[in-house]
Amino acid sequence: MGTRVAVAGASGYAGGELLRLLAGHPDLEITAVSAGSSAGKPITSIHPNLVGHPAFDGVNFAATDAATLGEAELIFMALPHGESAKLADALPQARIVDLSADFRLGDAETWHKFYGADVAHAGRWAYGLPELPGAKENIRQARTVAAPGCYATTSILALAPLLAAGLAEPDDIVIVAASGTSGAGRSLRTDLLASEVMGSMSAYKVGGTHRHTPEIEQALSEASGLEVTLSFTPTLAPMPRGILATCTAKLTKAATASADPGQALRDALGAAYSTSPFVHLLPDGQWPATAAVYGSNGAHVQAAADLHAGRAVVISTTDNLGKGAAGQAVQLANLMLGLPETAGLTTHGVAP
Ligand SMILES: NC(=O)C1=CN([C@@H]2O[C@H](COP(=O)(O)OP(=O)(O)OC[C@H]3O[C@@H](n4cnc5c(N)ncnc54)[C@H](OP(=O)(O)O)[C@@H]3O)[C@@H](O)[C@H]2O)C=CC1
Ligand SMILES: CC(=O)N[C@@H](CCC(=O)OP(=O)(O)O)C(=O)O
Repeated sequence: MGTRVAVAGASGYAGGELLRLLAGHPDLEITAVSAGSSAGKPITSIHPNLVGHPAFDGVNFAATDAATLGEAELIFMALPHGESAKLADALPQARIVDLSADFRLGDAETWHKFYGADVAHAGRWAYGLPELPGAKENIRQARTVAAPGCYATTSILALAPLLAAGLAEPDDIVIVAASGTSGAGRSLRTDLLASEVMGSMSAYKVGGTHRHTPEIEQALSEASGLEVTLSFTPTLAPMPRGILATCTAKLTKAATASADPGQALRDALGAAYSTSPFVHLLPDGQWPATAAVYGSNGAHVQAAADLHAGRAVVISTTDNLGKGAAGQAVQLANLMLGLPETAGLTTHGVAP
């Protein structure tokens, strides 16, 4: 018998990926699987990839309420923004890993600017990016943890080591990131129809309006002790999964003065992730590609110095449903429960 866990929002993309990972986890036992409008439907009718497991075969999604979920020792919430905060109020004792944005931002004014003036600010939980300095200890001790957004995870992993090492200017950072369509959730939207998305890349939330902008700024500022401001632009790519973030930042004087600025950037990334089981600096000259982390909890990073423009260029990639969502949530649960950090997870993507 493993530790009893529940998944709320299990009929969605992130929740479905959580079920897939939990089905193969050696130390966790799935005891409740809940949905919203899909409650009462067979789990495998929405996730046919999960056929062949006793927790799913012939089992229907339960309704999402505290009574159903409260039996679990740890609850994963893969619910839309706003719904997590409501449910968490009804589960004051439970260990929770929340995949929504409800508990990520500390500043109420910033919250209202990006999530709406009339959307209550629920407050802040431990921020669940274990690779940030000091984060693992906070996560291990926390009852409730907020898993970061997918773009946020991918971008923060690329930039935090450069800022901490004094190689990048904190007020001159530009991020342009492409995401696969599952990042938008399993919703019926006309802009996500196959015929709208296939064969086309498009930008959205342009002009600093995407809600991950303040999340990335908050995490990078706290990790570096500097006041970070940046420009973030998301784009949608015609693929089901994956994020590729292109992050550039003005090189500091210290960086340009070093004998080999490109190597200095690589050294900072290499040192930051030398013991990480999931975040990998690629060999020199090799550049991240979404396919290499597909289906995994891995993140790949690589950097170069563009001395002509005086900028650091860091590329990073994750699977938005892996290290960007469900994989990271399992990694967080492992830490909170005192299990090996890597239990039930792989860093190796499905290829080709
Ligand atoms: N997709 C991604 O790459 C990432 C997602 N996240 C976050 O994870 C969370 C889930 O995202 P995702 O899986 O993409 O979203 P989906 O839209 O695919 O799934 C949402 C889930 O929430 C359920 N749900 C919706 N409304 C309610 C409600 N009122 N009460 C109870 N359950 C409800 C849905 O049930 P039903 O369909 O049965 O109504 C479904 O199970 C979101 O907060 C998202 O921001 C974070 C990182 C990455
Ligand atoms: C492609 C796409 O639409 N992606 C989502 C990001 C999903 C995610 O990680 O973010 P949250 O948990 O903060 O919602 C978006 O841009 O809203």
